Parts: sequence; C-alpha cells; structure tokens
Amino acid sequence: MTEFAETQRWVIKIGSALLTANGRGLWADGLDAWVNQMVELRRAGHEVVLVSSGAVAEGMTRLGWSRRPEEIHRLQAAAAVGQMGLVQAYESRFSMHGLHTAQILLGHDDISARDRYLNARGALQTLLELGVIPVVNENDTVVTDEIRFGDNDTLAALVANLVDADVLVILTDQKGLFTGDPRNNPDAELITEADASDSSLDGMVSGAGTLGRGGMITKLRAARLAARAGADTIIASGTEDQVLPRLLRGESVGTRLLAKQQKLAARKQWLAGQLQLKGQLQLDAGAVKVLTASGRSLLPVGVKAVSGNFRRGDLVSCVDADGREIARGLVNYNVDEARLLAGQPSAEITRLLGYHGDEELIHRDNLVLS
Ligand SMILES: Nc1ncnc2c1ncn2[C@@H]1O[C@H](COP(=O)(O)OP(=O)(O)O)[C@@H](O)[C@H]1O
Ligand SMILES: N[C@@H](CCC(=O)OP(=O)(O)O)C(=O)O
Repeated sequence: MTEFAETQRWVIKIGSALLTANGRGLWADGLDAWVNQMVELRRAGHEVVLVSSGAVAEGMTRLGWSRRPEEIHRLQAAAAVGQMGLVQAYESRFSMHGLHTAQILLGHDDISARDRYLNARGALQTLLELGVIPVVNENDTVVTDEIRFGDNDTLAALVANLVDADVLVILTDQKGLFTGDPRNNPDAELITEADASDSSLDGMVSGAGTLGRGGMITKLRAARLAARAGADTIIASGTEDQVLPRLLRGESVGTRLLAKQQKLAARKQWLAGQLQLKGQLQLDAGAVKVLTASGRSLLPVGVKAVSGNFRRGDLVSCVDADGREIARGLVNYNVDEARLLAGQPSAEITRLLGYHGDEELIHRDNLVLS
C-alpha cells in the first residue's frame, strides 16, 4: 500500500456532478477550495495533473440550456463553449498562487496510437518538470460516439497510466464507493478500503446521476485500469473539507482501492503483455553499462546494429553483444531512422534526419530493464 506522503505524482479528477454543483454553473467555492488544496500538494513537493470534467455542463449554463442535448453537434458545441469557462476558472485561480496551467485535450487516438502516446507523454512530462499544472479533458468537439471515452473516469485512469502516476484521486459528489447507490439506498455503507480487483464490488455499483456520465461503474473500472499500472485510487467527496491534504497526511477519507502490483512490475507487465516486440537494438558495452547501472536513457551512439521493422512508439528489445536481452522500451524513431542514427552522437541527429528529433533513441521513462 502506498504511503501518500511518499508519493510523487497525483492525477486528480473532478467530475461534472461535483464541479457544477448539480447543474448550477461552475461552483466557485468548490473550485477555490480544490485549487488551494492542489497548491498545497505542489508546495509539499508533489506533482499534480488535473483531469476536469464540466465542459458540457458549463457550456449548457452559458448557452442557457436547461436540458443536456441529445444531438452530437449540440453536445460538442456546448463542450467548446464550456471548456473556455473551465480553463478560465483554473487559470485565474492557479495564477493567484503564481502557478501556470496548461490545457490538454485528448482523444482516444492520442493514447492508443503509439507515436501519439509518446508525444502526449513527453508533453505532460515536460509540463510537470516546468512546474505547470496540466488541466486535461476529453477533446469533445472532435470525438465521435464510437471512439469517445464519454466519462472522464476512464480518461483519468489512462492519463494516470500515461504519466506513471502513483495515485489517482477521483473527486465526486458522494463520500466514496458505497455498498449500493446511496441516492436510492439509504442503508448503503461506505467501503473504506478494498482491493481494486475485488470482484465482489461489481454488484454494488451502478450508473450516473443526471449530470455525470459514468457513475460508480466507470470509477471502479478506472481504479482497475490504474491498478494495472500500479497506482492506487481514492474515490472521495470533493465537498469533504481539506480532502487532498488529509489524504496526504494519511487520514482515511473516502474509498481507497488498492493496486496489487508495484509500479515498476506493473509497467513491465504492461510492456510485455500489451505490445509485441517489433525489433532489436544491439548495444555496445558502454550503453549496456549505463542502462543497467545508472538507469539512463539509450542514446543512438551506444547502438551497434538495428534489426526488425518498427515505427516510432513500438516496443523493441535491447540486447548485448551476445544477444542477451537487457532491456525493452518504446523507441523514438522508426527502423530506417534508427539505422541512420546508430553509433552517432545525438548532436548529429538534426543533420542526419533533417529535422530536430528526440535526443534519445529510447527515453529512460519508456525503458524497462529485463
Ligand atoms: N455503489 C455506489 N456508491 C456511490 N455512488 C454510487 C454507487 N453506485 C452508483 N453511484 C452513483 O454514482 C454517482 C457519481 O457518479 P457521476 O454522477 O458520474 O459523478 P461524476 O460526475 O463525479 O463522475 C453518485 O452520485 C451515485 O448516485
Ligand atoms: N468531457 C466531458 C466530461 C464527461 C463527464 O461528465 O464525465 P464525468 O464527470 O466523469 O461523469 C465534459 O467536460 O463535459
């Protein structure tokens, strides 16, 4: 079980039902409180990625619509209008604390296509290094029904996996996960802790209220997705006083859904299980040493031979001179580019390829030792 004070990276999801105080426009007091709490987390040395819903709900308020439209283009229009409100709400509040925010709108392809996955991951990573708070939402205006996440619980879990988060916090309008939907089951009891994979939870959860999309079903699913990458999930009420700092202090708030596996083991399994090996890089002795002993990125200069047929973002194996696998990772270049770059110093990349590419062949964040 993760001790929160020791965790580095948090993904915090704020749901529509909570954010719009059940349809009455963006809830200013709530926003003030969450932003203050996230600032406190940052000051305590933790990184925060915010996944915020509420674009459609805020758009409806701004356009004076009282009912959620059915028609896709009207939904998309509402999301486009409302997203402005969301961004303004966060940027103005965080800037009072001297922090910048960045808007990240993601679609399915951005996370499932290997090359885009690396780009989204790299951009988020850089924003966090710059001390910026990324504010993520689904790119509602361009998604179609078939490919939309729909609920932001799933999106938040995928973002948690994308940035290797330690903790996923899902703030909603209930105190956590109950043994039944508390809206129509007054005897339902709060579950304070469970294994995310516990199948007995399935019978307890149901769908959303009027404004949210997923209800508890998608929150439980999100916790399981996050657990696959080794992150624990907390489902808690955003109206609970000081919910984030209290979690940080180790207080029991809401429902804690635990990941069975550690992050590294989980990431290894993900690389091994989800992706097929598409090629091989043979490393020189120096590269083998820095990868294994110092956990560094793989630079082109340390590669002696390239084989296989891979594209940017594919999984390749790194072997030593005897063909023994020492690591696996997601490669930043396709096979032809990798051949051109093999053995060359990174300063030559722009000249060799004609564009300014990544310095590393495989970034250490995307590399797992075998
Ligand atoms: N077992 C359960 N425990 C708690 N809430 C539940 C449960 N099953 C269904 N729900 C419903 O899920 C709702 C929260 O999900 P949702 O409306 O999608 O909110 P959000 O916009 O925050 O994602 C609660 O208001 C509640 O009615
Ligand atoms: N992208 C949508 C979020 C959809 C939604 O309501 O999600 P959720 O808060 O998880 O129920 C929006 O900003 O309106």
